[in-house]
Amino acid sequence: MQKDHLLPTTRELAAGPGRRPTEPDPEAAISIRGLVKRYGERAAVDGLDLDIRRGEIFALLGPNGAGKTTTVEICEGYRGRDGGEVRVLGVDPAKGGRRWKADLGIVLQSGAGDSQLSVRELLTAQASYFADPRDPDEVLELVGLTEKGGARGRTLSGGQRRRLDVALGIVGRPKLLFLDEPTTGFDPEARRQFWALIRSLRELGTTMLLTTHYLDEAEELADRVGVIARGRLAEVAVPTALGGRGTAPAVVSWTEHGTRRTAETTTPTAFVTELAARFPGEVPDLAVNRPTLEDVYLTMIGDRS
Ligand SMILES: Nc1ncnc2c1ncn2[C@@H]1O[C@H](COP(=O)(O)OP(=O)(O)OP(=O)(O)O)[C@@H](O)[C@H]1O
Repeated sequence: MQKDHLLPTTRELAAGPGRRPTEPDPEAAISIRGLVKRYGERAAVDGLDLDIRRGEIFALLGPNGAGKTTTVEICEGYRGRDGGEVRVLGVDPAKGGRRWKADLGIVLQSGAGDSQLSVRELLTAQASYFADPRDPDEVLELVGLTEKGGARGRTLSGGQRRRLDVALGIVGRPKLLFLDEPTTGFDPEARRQFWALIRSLRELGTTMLLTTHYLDEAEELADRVGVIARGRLAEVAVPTALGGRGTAPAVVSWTEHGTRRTAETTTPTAFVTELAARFPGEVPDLAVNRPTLEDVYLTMIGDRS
C-alpha cells in the first residue's frame, strides 16, 4: 500500500515521470542537484542528484569510499561543497542557522556512550539545548532504556549505547534524522529490536536517512534505497524493484525422482500451477526465488567502483 507521504511531490509531478527538475525541490526533506566535492584532484562526489521525501526512510548504499559520508556531512552542514545545489528542509546547509540545525538529529557511528553522566542526565542535558524537546523519560521508554536511566553511559552494552545515541539524536524532536550505520556490531535480536524502534520513529513522522552496509537492513526498513557508486547516484528505487529485481526471471526449484530440479521463468505462477498438476500432493521442496537485493547491488556496483 502506498502511503501519502511517499507520493511524489508537486515539483516531481510537474517535471513529469522519471524526470528530475533542474532546481532543488524545497518541499523535499533533502534535495540535491549536481553536487560536487573534491579532495585535491579527486572528486569524491561527482555530480550527484538526489531527492528524499518528507516522512520516508531512505537508505543510502554504496561501497567503501563511494561518497556516502561526504554527501551526508554536506547535508548536515558539516562540510562545504565545491559545486551543485543542496536544500535540507528547504534550507541550504551552508547557510543553515540554529533553528534549522535544531530540526536535524544526527546519530554518528561513534556515539557518546563513554560519559560519566547517567543516561537520564545525558538526555536531560541534551534536551536543554532545544526549544521544544521531547520528555527525556518518554524518549527512554521509546528506545527501551527506561531501566537504564540511572546507569552511566560506559556501563551499557554496545546495543544499549546505540539506543542511547538514538535517544540523544531524537530528544530534540528532529524532523530529519541521520543514522550512520546504526546497527554495526549488533546481535540479531538487538538488530530486530532496533528496527522496531526505527519504524516507531517513522510512525511519529520522522524522515530518516540511513547509511548502511547491511542490505537486509535496507530491505527491512527503507521505503526507497539509493545506490552511490563513484560519487554519483547509480539508481533509486523501492528495495523490491532495485536493479530490475521486480521483473527479473524467477528461479523455481523442487525435488523430483530424488533429484533437485531448477527452472528459470518469467511466469512463475503459471509454471508452479503446471508443476503442481504433476504431483498428487505438495510439490516436494518447492521454492521460488528472485534475485536478492544483494545480488542486484553487487551487479550494480561491480563495474562502477
Ligand atoms: N577529509 C578528506 N580528505 C581527503 N579525502 C577524503 C576526505 N574524506 C573523504 N575522502 C575521500 O573521499 C572518498 C569518499 O569518501 P566517503 O567517506 O564519503 O565514502 P563512504 O561512501 O562514506 O565510504 P565508507 O562506506 O567507507 O564510509 C574516499 O575516496 C575518501 O578517501
